Amino acid sequence: MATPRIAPSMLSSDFANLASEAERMVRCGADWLHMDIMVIFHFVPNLTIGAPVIESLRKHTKAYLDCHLMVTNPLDYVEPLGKAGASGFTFHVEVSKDNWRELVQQIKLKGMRPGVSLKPGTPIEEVFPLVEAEDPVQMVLVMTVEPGFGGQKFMPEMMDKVRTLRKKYPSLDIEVDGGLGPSTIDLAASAGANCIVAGSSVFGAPDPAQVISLLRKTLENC
Ligand SMILES: O=C(CO)[C@H](O)[C@H](O)COP(=O)(O)O
Repeated sequence: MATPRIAPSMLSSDFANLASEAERMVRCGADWLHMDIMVIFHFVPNLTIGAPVIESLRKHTKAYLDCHLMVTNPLDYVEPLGKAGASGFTFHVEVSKDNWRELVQQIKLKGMRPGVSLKPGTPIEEVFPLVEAEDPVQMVLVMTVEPGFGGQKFMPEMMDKVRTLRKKYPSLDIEVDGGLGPSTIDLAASAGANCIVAGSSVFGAPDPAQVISLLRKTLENC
């Protein structure tokens, strides 16, 4: 079974206190910190953070920084993010059809773990070649909302993609992102997801540690 991992999405944190928010999440039991890198009008209608913020945060935490690149030119971010101290680098298949082999190679060369993500409208078959390549991605991130904003409604129909992946690749890291929390974790866990990104359900809870623990227990019991 792939290792269960809970990754609070720092998109829902208080950005003015990012270092202490990261520390708080680690104390609450987070395995990874999910960092959403968005460039407005280049893939998503929102703007968040880039390599300078990752570099600053890295000075305050040893946590695994699980970076999700919502940009149209991920290759341009590999070197800066590698230098900044990113741990995982997940790019979108929709913008990497021509250069995913080079991307994976460069990500590894810079000491990061490569992952590929897909939007809700993208067929799951599009990531198969990247998982089956000689130099493969090590995680697939199935978006369960349209990328761009936290606090959206989970799309249960995306669980077919997760089921297909889990059946084909028993030990693959399969991450889900968008609308995950206590009311949707059962669907994700039973479909076979092992990495859970959760933003508003964790940061909006009176006791984030309790939510993280519940999410983890559900994964472990599946
Ligand atoms: O990638 C994202 C949006 O593009 C966020 O990580 C995601 O939506 C998490 O937020 P929430 O758990 O509140 O849905």
